Amino acid sequence: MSKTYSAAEVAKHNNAADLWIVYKDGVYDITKFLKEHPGGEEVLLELAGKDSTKCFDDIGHSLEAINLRETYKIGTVVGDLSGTKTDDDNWEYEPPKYEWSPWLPVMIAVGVVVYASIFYYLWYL
Ligand code: HEM
Repeated sequence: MSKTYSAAEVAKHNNAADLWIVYKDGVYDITKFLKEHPGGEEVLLELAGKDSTKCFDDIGHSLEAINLRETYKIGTVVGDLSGTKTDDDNWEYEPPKYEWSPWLPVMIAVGVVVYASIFYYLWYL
């Protein structure tokens, strides 16, 4: 028989070193998977110790991802789940932001100088 946990017990495992999530009534210990998650660590850390059902389904995870998830199942959650629920209406997937490197102007300047030097040597020598 699979092990059962209360929502309060699940909620204690809420950090990168010890990370459980709930999906439907299943409890998943994904501590080891955190760094490997193709969707990044941040989304999982935000849901640590909480219900991830809506987020997981909204992404449209592949069958492979669903099967992988099941390999991390450690039991089921029983009793009052309200402590694990996330505020679904406020949840939104934000793609990672890409910022310009502060070195970009320097790299452009170096590129221009190199290009100008090559042009100068080919033309005048
Ligand atoms: C045990 C739990 C989970 C497993 C095993 C898992 C696994 C995976 C895998 C294998 C992928 C690659 C794409 C695919 O095959 O569908 C993926 C992508 C992703 N996952 Fe998860 N995931 C889990 C939970 C979650 C949760 C709770 C969220 C909540 C937001 C999430 C958000 C994402 C995102 C944003 C991507 C990237 C999608 C993209 O770039 O198109 N994952 N996940």
